[in-house]
Amino acid sequence: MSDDSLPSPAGTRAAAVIPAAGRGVRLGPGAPKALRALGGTPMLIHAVRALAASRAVSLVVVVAPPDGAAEVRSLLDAHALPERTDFLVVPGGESRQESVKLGLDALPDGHDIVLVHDAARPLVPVDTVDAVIEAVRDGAPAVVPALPLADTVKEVEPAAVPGAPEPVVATPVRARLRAVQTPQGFDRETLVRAHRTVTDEVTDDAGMVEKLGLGVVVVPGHEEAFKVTRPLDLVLAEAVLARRRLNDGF
Ligand SMILES: Nc1ccn([C@@H]2O[C@H](COP(=O)(O)OP(=O)(O)OP(=O)(O)O)[C@@H](O)[C@H]2O)c(=O)n1
Ligand SMILES: C[C@](O)(CO)[C@H](O)COP(=O)(O)O
Repeated sequence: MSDDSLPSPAGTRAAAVIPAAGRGVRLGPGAPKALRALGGTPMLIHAVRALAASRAVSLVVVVAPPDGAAEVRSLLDAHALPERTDFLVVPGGESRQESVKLGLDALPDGHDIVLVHDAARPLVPVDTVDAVIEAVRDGAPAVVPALPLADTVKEVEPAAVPGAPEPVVATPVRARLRAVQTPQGFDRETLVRAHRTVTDEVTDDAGMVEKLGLGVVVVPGHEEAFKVTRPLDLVLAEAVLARRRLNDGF
C-alpha cells in the first residue's frame, strides 16, 4: 500500500468493481483464473490489494465465479487487506459484461466514481489507478489507461477454417492505436447508464460508453498492468513479482 496515493476529497469517493468470474480457458486447465496462485497468493488478492492501495478507493466489489462467492469471501477474510476499505462479494455471470453489471448492481450509494478492473491484471501499480481516478475527477466521464503498440496491426478477413491464410483488409496507422488496460474509470451515472442501455457485446466498459456517444479519454497505462491471459503471461507475472519482492527486500 502506498501512502503517496491520491487522497479522497469529500464527495468524490471511488468504488472498484473487480470482475473475477472468468474461467481462464486460455490459461489452461485448473481452478478459475482469478483463484490461481501468483507468488503463492491468489491472483485476485493481488488485484484487490492493487486497487485498495489507492486511498481514493473506499469500496471494492469482487465479482466471484458464479458458484464461488463463499470461497472468495473466505479468501478475502484470510488475507491482509487495508482496514479503511470495505469489501463486497457477489456472484458473476456468463460474460465479463454481465459480471460487471452484477457488480454495479451491488454498489451502495455514496460513490461518485467507479473503476472496473480485471482480476486478471494483478500487478497494476497504484500510480496508474490514481491517474485514472484523477482524470475522472477532472471531468472526463470515461477514462482508460493504455499503451502504444509495439507490433504493426493488420485487419483481416477472418478465415472460415482455423489456420487457413487470412486476406489482409487494411493496415491501420500504428501511431494512432493504443492497447487498452484496466482499471477503466467512470463517472458512476455514465457507467450505470451504459450498462442499462447497451446490449451489444463489447470487450471493455469504455466501449459501452462510446456507444452512448460520450467522450472517452486515454491516459498512460503501465507495462506491469498487463493481463494474465495465456501461460506465458503467468511466467512474466511471476518474474515481475519476484523483481518487486527483491527490490522491496522481502
Ligand atoms: N464471465 C466472466 C468472464 C470474465 N470475467 C473477468 O473478466 C476479466 C477479463 O477476462 P479474461 O482475461 O478474458 O478472463 P477469462 O474470461 O477468465 O479468460 P478466458 O477467455 O481465457 O476464459 C477477468 O478478470 C475475468 O475473471 C468475469 O468476471 N466474468
Ligand atoms: C477489458 C480489457 O482488459 C481491456 O483490454 C479486455 O478488453 C478484456 O478482454 P477479454 O476478452 O475479456 O480478455
